[in-house]
Amino acid sequence: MSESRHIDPVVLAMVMAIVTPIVIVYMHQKRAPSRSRQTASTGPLPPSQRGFLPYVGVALTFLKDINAFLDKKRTEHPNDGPFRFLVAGKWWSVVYATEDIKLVLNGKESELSFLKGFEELMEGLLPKAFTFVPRHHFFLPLFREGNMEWFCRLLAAEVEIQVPLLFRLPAYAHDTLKRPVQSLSTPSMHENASSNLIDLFETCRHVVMRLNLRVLLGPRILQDGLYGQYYAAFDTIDPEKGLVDTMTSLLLGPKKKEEAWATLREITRQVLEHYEEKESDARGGGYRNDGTMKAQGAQEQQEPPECVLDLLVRQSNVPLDVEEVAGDVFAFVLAAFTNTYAVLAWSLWELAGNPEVRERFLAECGRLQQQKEREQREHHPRPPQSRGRGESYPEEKLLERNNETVTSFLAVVDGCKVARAIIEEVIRLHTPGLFFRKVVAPSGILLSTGHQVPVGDFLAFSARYIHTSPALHTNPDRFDIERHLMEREKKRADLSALQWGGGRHPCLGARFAVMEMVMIMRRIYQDGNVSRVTEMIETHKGQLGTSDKPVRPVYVALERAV
Ligand code: HEM
Repeated sequence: MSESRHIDPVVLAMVMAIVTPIVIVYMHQKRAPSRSRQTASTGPLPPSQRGFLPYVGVALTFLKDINAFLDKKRTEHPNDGPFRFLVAGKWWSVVYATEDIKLVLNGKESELSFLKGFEELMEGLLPKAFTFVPRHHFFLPLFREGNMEWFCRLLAAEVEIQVPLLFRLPAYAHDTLKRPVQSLSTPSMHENASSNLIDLFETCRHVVMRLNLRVLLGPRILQDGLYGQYYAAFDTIDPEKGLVDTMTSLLLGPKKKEEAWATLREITRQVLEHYEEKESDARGGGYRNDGTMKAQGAQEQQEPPECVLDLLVRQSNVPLDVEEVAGDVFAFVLAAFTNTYAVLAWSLWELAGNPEVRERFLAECGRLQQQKEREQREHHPRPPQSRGRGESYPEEKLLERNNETVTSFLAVVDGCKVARAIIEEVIRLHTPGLFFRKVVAPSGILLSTGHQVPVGDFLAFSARYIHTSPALHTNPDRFDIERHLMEREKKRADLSALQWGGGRHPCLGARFAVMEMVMIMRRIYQDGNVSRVTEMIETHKGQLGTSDKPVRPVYVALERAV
């Protein structure tokens, strides 16, 4: 009897060891500000869920599949009312009413650029996950109107080199794409073969990465093996692998992450030094003792800048900080790459499966090509140089030739209405999941439902819900480019088109992204055709800010025109 009442001290210690930290964490977990700390206008909080685990809250189900979590929760609240939940010490409020979504997008009460968002998210779960601060204050201002034609020419020249290579690569050989461009110029495929099998998404991933790095850091990045190193390092810390994966790998391998950052920094340093030396020579002297550059020398700068970094160095009067530039490059690649390659791949997939859409796209390409040639003939009576298939196009020569013409490359790309509609429809169907901001107004935000979201909460809405809502789109599951060609439908559904975000933080690279994708699509169809080999795609839905990706490789055949 007495033995049964005895509590084993080891068991007691174990129980205490488990329970004590839980109680401590629970007592210290962040709570919503008390009513007394809110202003007079406060309404009730949205219905809240703290989850079973203190501090962790509902993190496990939320991060596992954000879309499934939202779908389930939405149905639990009447009339699509707002709800609130705890994820790793941070409170999130999700809204569905149109007025409230507009408040998130336009209102000054909530704020957050998406890069800062990553830092904030990680801070809750893994402090200092980004030891290397992503920024976007250097490069993105360069994306203003005056530079777009130049961007367009840079891209056009590189697309001329990259895309024809796709038709000559051996099947499945993605490692090949990591090689320097010179070695790729030698066809590795049998000349008589008429089609090349590729893993669509993986190939688009490489092509877009190559193009973006070329535009940012110049041709050297592709020529001396730096590309392979950059790509591998970026891959190690790419958050698009999914938040859970990223956090696990960061937790398990902080050393790996440090090494990856060091590689990115070192590559950026090499390229930056190259352009600083070039600029210093052009100005006839380099920096003064106070660090500022000497005035421009006798040697005038004739050549257009080779890349964004070159342009940046030319415009800067002080030496640039490697750490900051490397962070900016990372931020740019992250923003410019993860969605663009998926949207490009989905667009090619849709073109391959929709003959009617493909016909309209090809007709548009033909029309614009004729228009361009007509303008060229009028302004340059001599015949355009021949472009034999299989000929390799040295980039500099192409840029030279492009500069001769008066036709605006940008005007041609902007004229691609069908191609743009394909892209916008693809983004609608495979949209980035959740948009979020952080409430900064001290009094919080009063929602249309009368609920009050307190300062410090993440305020979010589901772009997927809007893009697939039957109230806003006729047959929302159907791929139909018509809805983007008809102004009427857009006007009817004021909030239906969030492909590029909206309000105070729209996508800054939308025009660049469209330009890049349209050029690649047109160039592929200039040399041949794409046909589906994989029949159906099993999709992994995009989570925070990323588009849908396939679960398994998706194969298509690139058929060369005969
Ligand atoms: C198909 C490709 C792309 C898609 C679908 C896309 C989509 C978006 C969306 C929806 C937002 C708003 C997110 C929000 O409100 O929370 C956004 C923001 C942003 N995008 Fe894109 N984007 C793409 C390509 C690019 C490219 C190529 C660049 C850079 C050249 C870029 C740079 C940015 C930046 C810097 C922001 C944040 C703006 C801010 O914080 O104020 N994006 N993008």
